[in-house]
Amino acid sequence: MPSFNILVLGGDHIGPEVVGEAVKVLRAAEAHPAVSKKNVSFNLDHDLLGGQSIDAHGIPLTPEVVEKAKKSHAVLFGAVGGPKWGMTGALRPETSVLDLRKALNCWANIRPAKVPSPGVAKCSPVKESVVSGTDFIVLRENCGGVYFGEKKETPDYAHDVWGYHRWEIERIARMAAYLAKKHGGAAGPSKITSIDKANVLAVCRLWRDAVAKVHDAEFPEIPLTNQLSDSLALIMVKNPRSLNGIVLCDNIFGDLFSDEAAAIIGSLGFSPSACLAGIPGEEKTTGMYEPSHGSAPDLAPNKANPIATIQSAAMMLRYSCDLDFVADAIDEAISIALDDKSAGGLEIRTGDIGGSASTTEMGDAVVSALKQVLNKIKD
Ligand SMILES: NC(=O)c1ccc[n+]([C@@H]2O[C@H](COP(=O)([O-])OP(=O)(O)OC[C@H]3O[C@@H](n4cnc5c(N)ncnc54)[C@H](O)[C@@H]3O)[C@@H](O)[C@H]2O)c1
Ligand SMILES: CC(C)[C@H](C(=O)O)[C@@H](O)C(=O)O
Ligand SMILES: [Mg+2]
Repeated sequence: MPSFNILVLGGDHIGPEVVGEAVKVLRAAEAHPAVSKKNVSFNLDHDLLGGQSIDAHGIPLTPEVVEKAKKSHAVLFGAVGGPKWGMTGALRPETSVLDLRKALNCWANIRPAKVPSPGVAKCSPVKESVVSGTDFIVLRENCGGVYFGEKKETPDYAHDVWGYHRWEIERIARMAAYLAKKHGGAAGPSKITSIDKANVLAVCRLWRDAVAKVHDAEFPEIPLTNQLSDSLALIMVKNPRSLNGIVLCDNIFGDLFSDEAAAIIGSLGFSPSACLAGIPGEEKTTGMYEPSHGSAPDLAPNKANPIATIQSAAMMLRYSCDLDFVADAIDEAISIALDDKSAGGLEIRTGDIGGSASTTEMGDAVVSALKQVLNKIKD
């Protein structure tokens, strides 16, 4: 009987709200006969992270949460941070995210950029004709680079060392190759665009060299191009479709370009992510699944878009639970929930994409569409 232990960490502000909707969708899937007849069950354990953990335990991430996470099949996480705790003091909610990624050795962060339903392409700030058909993945190195380099902080001088070992770059390049093959499907592997600032930074010259060597030796059939980070910022807005495939980034570039990609597809509320410790199928360690967005403390309660977190839960089913058919059903349900009524959709949209639906109404719409989708499954 496939039973999955999932640690649910809502976090702060909109975190628990959006995670609550993802849990609602998981529970609806679990209860549906198409899934329950396969005896799938999710054992959910809830705990605190970030500001909530500071308030309860005095630290943003407790050793107990780390231990629970390591023993789980997956962690479903919302977002942390907010003005109550600040982001410059010694105790910062945000360190919990980095420390948990590191503790789980989740070195690959997969952040897809795709409009989740044809009806919402018009919600993008970019012209619909430019954004339609955009389908790339920002693959972000997640446990190294400037985030984790040696740090010095004094009142008048500070630095964060941006360093990489060749092996750290090689393993993320291999993940890019894995994703390029998956993304391209029967048509053959999609291209990889590797991002650096090799014209200025030594760390980026190593990045470019390590990616090229592992490419030439192990997957020369996959098209690979290098793109400087500044011109990538331009291309992503002007012609995002031209990036379709895998956009391979180090940690800081991946942080920046995943937010830019989210804006282009219409909202941070459409940008899910999976943080993995190995190539899916080859290694089974705890994955961490989280929207790319933050805790959005500027939003009133029940106004956030939960789609990115629901999509992250679908990625969890795909990568940590081998439940691709349920993940596919959730993705289709999201598309139906968002799509125009004239196209057969439910046309439920939150404020970030020009609608007025609440977080819970958006989640309810996905649940209702999911039932329709799962009802169609025979066998
Ligand atoms: N993974 C994380 O926990 C994470 C990620 C990013 C930022 N943060 C933290 O979140 C706090 C706020 O940061 P920020 O404002 O720079 O980034 P943010 O991602 O929280 O918000 C940026 C903008 O996008 C909007 N937004 C974000 N998610 C949304 C959603 N699901 N639905 C609708 N609108 C959404 C917000 O209202 C805001 O206008 C900070 O403390 C930051 O450190 C945490
Ligand atoms: C909160 C912060 C530590 C985090 C990051 O920079 O990785 C966030 O911005 C993200 O993109 O997940
Ligand atoms: Mg970010």
